[in-house]
Amino acid sequence: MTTTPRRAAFDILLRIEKERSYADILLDHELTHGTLQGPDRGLLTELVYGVLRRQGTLDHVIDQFASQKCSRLERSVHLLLRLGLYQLLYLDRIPTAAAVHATVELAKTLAPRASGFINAVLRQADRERQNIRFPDPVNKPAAYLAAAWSEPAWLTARWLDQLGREEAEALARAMVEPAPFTIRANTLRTSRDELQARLAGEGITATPCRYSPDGVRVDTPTAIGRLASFREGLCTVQDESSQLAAIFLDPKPGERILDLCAAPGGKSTHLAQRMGNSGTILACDIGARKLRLIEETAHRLGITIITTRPVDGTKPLTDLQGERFDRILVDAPCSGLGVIRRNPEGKWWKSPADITALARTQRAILHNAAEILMPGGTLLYGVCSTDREETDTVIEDFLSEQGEFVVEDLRELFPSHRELFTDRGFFRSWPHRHGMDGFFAARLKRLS
Ligand SMILES: C[S@@+](CC[C@H](N)C(=O)[O-])C[C@H]1O[C@@H](n2cnc3c(N)ncnc32)[C@H](O)[C@@H]1O
Repeated sequence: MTTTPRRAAFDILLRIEKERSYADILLDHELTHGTLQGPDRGLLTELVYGVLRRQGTLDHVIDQFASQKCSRLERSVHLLLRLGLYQLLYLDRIPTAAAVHATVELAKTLAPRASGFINAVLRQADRERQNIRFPDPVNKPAAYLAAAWSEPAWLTARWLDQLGREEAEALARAMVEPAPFTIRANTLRTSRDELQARLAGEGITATPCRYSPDGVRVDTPTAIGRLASFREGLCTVQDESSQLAAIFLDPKPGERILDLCAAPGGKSTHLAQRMGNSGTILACDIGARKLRLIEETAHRLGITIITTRPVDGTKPLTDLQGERFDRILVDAPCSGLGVIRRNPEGKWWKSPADITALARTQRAILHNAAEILMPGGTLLYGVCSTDREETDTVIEDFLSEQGEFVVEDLRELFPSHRELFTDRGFFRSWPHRHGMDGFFAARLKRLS
């Protein structure tokens, strides 16, 4: 059946609301199996991600101009208003009249009784766009950031606490922008320079990453899976911050490595690369079905030293007790608050209680991993979150209970990357400071 980009965006946004489905999976399905062609495909992606990113601000504006608050609107009416307003306020290339007309036409099918109301709210928002009011930035900074930069207010309150007013706003601004698209050269098969040249031959402009020696930022929008260089295993997709986990764990050829939360395998395969495909990596994950993804990527990249095993890292690792590891990576399950540019729906689903529950899981996994690390061995704990409760606090609690572990100060080990490290020697990247996803890693050494 044929569709339009706005109708397809509405259907996807509705499923995200109703079923908590992921935007990237739904979009991928629509773009692969649907009928949209040419620029309509780009518009669909823009509408879905744009509305999810700006949802907080859009709702703030709706509350100001509609006779009913968002919380009282029917879901379909609410989504149509978000879609229409997003085009009005953020898509310069769509004329106002077209944005209003297309939304009202869609409403005639999806919410016929409300089409007049939607028309009125959109027209008023357009007339009053210069007069949109926001909470006072000085007296109500968390509410201001939440409304102006579309984040949940509990999250902006945490950012303010951690970063102060000015930086919290810089972070909030960065978090509503699209994330860069970064890939990793498979150094078992090519070098970063050769990969860049190869990409250029495929019409793709790319720039070397600043901090990861294996990273390349792709500047030309592209479906990477269709490129011959990707299919030939010359590269894989991975944000620069994630690439730095393997760099900072720094495994050596011949070593025995455990990656305890490994799926879909971005870091396991990078570790294998850094080891020259020599040694062994045991890649575990609680999601047994996801282990296949690690195996598929390893196969595409020509990696042979990874074996996979389903493991729940929160349970005592009795199966692994006999096997001591030289290095362990704990890339723990987390809130993902560092990657909300990529998965903007996630920020609307999380709560402070979720973070506390995740921190409990993170602690349990870390303690279990510590038991099976060789004396003198190295452990890297990482999360794609910058929130203190999942990062410093987990590590400080761990250190207070595990006397035989010490922090290895990353500032001393990687002085050229100094600006990425905290004054405890941990790695913490920020989108607004470093252009990368928000990520945290602490490197620990077992003394005895
Ligand atoms: C941040 S992701 C790991 C990403 C992976 N390291 C990579 O670079 O591709 C966290 C992983 O932890 C896994 N996980 C969640 N709870 C777990 C548990 N109790 N034990 C082991 N793995 C778990 C999830 O299935 C998820 O794949």
